[in-house]
Amino acid sequence: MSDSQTQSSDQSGEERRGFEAEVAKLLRLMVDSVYSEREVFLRELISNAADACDKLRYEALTQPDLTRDDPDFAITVEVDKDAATIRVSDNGIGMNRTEMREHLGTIAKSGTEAFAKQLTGDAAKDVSLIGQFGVGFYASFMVADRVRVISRRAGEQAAQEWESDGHGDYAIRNAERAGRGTDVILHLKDDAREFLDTTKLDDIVRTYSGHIPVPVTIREAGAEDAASVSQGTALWTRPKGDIADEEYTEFYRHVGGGFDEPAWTIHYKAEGMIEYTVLLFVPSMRPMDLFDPARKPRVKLYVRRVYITDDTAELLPGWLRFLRGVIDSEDLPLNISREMLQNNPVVRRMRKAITNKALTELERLADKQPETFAKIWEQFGPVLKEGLYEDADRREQLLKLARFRTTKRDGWVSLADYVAAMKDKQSAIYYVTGEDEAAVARQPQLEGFKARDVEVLLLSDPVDDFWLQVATDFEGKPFKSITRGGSDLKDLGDAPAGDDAEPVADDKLDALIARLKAALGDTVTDVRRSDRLTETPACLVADDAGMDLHLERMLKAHQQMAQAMPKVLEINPGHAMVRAMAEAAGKGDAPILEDAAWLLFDQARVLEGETPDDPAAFSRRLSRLITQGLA
Ligand SMILES: Nc1ncnc2c1ncn2[C@@H]1O[C@H](COP(=O)(O)OP(=O)(O)OP(=O)(O)O)[C@@H](O)[C@H]1O
Repeated sequence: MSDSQTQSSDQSGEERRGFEAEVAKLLRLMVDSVYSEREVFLRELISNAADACDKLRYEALTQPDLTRDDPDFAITVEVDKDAATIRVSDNGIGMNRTEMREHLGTIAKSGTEAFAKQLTGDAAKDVSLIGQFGVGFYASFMVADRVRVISRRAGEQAAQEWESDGHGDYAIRNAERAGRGTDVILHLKDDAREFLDTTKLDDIVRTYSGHIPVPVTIREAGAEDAASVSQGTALWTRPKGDIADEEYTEFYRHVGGGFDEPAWTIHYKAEGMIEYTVLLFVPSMRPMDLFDPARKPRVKLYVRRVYITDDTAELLPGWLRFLRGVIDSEDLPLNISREMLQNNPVVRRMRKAITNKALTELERLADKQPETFAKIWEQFGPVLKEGLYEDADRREQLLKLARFRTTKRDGWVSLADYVAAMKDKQSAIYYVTGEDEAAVARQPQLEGFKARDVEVLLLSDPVDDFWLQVATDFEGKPFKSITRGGSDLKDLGDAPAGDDAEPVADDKLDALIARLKAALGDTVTDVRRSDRLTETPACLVADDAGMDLHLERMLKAHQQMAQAMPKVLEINPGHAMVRAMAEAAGKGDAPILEDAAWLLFDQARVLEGETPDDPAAFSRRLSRLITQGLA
């Protein structure tokens, strides 16, 4: 909390507090912004009002007294042209003093926090971020130079008023309110008087908030009649054919907190033993919390139109957590507590059925609209691939859905496509993993595969190393890392030589290998001839039984492994350096050969993105060889 708080002891109970630093930063942007779509302030306020109604509806399930005097939820937007104010009122859960401090002076939601962190201070750039993140309640300050919030928590008698001009601090004082709920009163800036026009407000509400599950009316202060803008019919209860794309988009933004267009919508009603309606969206952009360690799905659970919770880890697996939307059950008891979800057999069956449905819908999409599916895969493939690791029952289905970058084709390639294009004698699905696409594509171990026109999957998501530990094959074709074990490349034909010269003869190569083994000792488990290389003199590979190189690097980086295991050094008999070394080895015990052996090994490490084990020795050897070469 801020240290700028002052508290008065008089009847007003007034306290002043400074905004949290991040909020202050955000507010400066709001106050000065020239954001062209500032009308979104109304969407944010109505969205908050609807959430407040949903929350109270849930609390009233166990405490019916909370809503007995005023059972029908409603949101009203009232315009006062003389005072130049807009008042957004709801009879939802309301806020007490503590909640006001917590929610209206700090940053409540992670998206807004991420937004505040990205602010650069360059107004033009920052303003363009508003649309991407949404800033909730604080959006009010785009159109108002003074904002008041009068609120009374359901079940409590005291009301209080929060007030701020958006500069530095806010005040909270005692107030009166006839019943529970919240009024947000915006004193409009001079340049925002256009929003006093009820027709315009009507338009905005229809565009952005027509399908929240609470009715909204608009009226002028003092006027008798009020225009009802939305009936509060929950969108998901309407037949699919009657819903326009824009309506889905608008609802997605309310329910999912995103500001993009949904990339794909799944809307259906399950009937039979258990009944429920599902309206799920695949976002087109990655939600901010996608890679949070908690990996929580953020779908909203309703029971017969009553909002229950968005803590829905029970309803969807973590690897579908990118989905946003609503699941509305007809069978669950209304008083189901969040804890009870955990062991509920209906919930378990819903989870299974909804997961299956989501997968079959994605399969259908991949088949019928491959481009749309590719965009989804681009964003959420790394999350879906977690399912390959976690969900053995759906592994096969997910493998069919998975798409990969490869050495031979642009765009995304399915395993079925890969297998169809395999070489005659090729028996395995080859892959290589690494930190990022560029690092993967420059692995020297790829050379022999490229030279023989053998396709290799290029994998660069951290999850790849893990699912490959458990997924052994696709349709009987084993997955095989090109940086582990023997390469079997000989079976797939000869590679064109790296240059015109003949490769080193076998006996000479054997002599060199013996020298290298002697020089490198326990640092390597073996030295052998490579089929994998055409341009690089040497590379490292893991033993058949060993851990794949990239996985080992990752585990080491995360302190899961103290020390790297020794590797096999493979050398390229067609490379000039190896030829020269074989010549030197043939001429007897040239001391230079010891230096060259270590440099060959250190080069291979560098190509793996590692540093030489002993940089000082590396530098001495390199200097000696360069000096000799130049002499
Ligand atoms: N009308 C309201 N009634 C009750 N509480 C409210 C109301 N408006 C805002 N709040 C409280 O203030 C908090 C902050 O609101 P804000 O709009 O900044 O973020 P948010 O609503 O949490 O995020 P989002 O807008 O994505 O739902 C809310 O979480 C809620 O607790």
